[in-house]
Amino acid sequence: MRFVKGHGTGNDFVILDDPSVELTADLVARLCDRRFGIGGDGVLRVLPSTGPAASWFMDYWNSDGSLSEMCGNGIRVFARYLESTGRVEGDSVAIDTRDGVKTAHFDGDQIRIDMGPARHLGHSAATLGGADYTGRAISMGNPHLVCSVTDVAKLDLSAPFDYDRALFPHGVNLEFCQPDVALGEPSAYRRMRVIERGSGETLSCGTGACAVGAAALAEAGLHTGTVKVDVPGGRLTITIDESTCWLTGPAVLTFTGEITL
Ligand SMILES: N[C@@H](CCC[C@H](N)C(=O)O)C(=O)O
Repeated sequence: MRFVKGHGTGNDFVILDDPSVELTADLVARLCDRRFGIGGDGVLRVLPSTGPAASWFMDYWNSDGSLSEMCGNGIRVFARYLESTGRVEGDSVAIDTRDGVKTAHFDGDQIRIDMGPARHLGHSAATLGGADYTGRAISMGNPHLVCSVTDVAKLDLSAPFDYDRALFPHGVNLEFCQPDVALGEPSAYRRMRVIERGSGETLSCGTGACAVGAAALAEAGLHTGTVKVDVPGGRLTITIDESTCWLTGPAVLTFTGEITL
């Protein structure tokens, strides 16, 4: 099976471009295994869209073989792959996802995605390694809980964690963030680390950064604005306007290969 590898701020994906490959949870987990497979936080399979508003469907899988509605870093990498294979005309492309059609806009090494609005679902709580955290539940099509802490670097994200299973019956992506006051305006910069549903700790999560941006603005009593979110793998920029949430960041294709199954 031929594949391409790519990443967005260190959140890495195996890209498959053969619709005849029968993907199963087991195969995805094998491909994503960093020792016995190719390695990745997830798989992006390129499929034709069945709807009228986009030509391509991003079939996203987490590294454990589970599906998600949306992946913000993945869709930029997917857009970069479509561009690299000559499937983009002009400077934007519409991409179908399980959360509906999103548009990617190309701007040099950055790709800007219209992610749709962040939906605030109220407050909730989580535990990590026996400590309690409270946060804001936010949907970006997929579920997030954003908890503010004083120092993200001190957290052990490999510790056991739990969350409100009634509010998040299908699991949750758990973001921890702190205002980066050293950089200036407290509502404008956040440092973030994440435990992703279905992938564990990753170097970045695009939908998670959108949720962090929305939470930072809400905490400051703002409805619109821009928040820079620094993740272990780089920087994402979140802009929330009256109608939508924009996610901007890099997307890089790193290598191609062939794997024998
Ligand atoms: N890394 C992604 C999010 C991938 C899906 C997530 N793990 C979930 O299950 O919802 C991103 O960049 O948004």
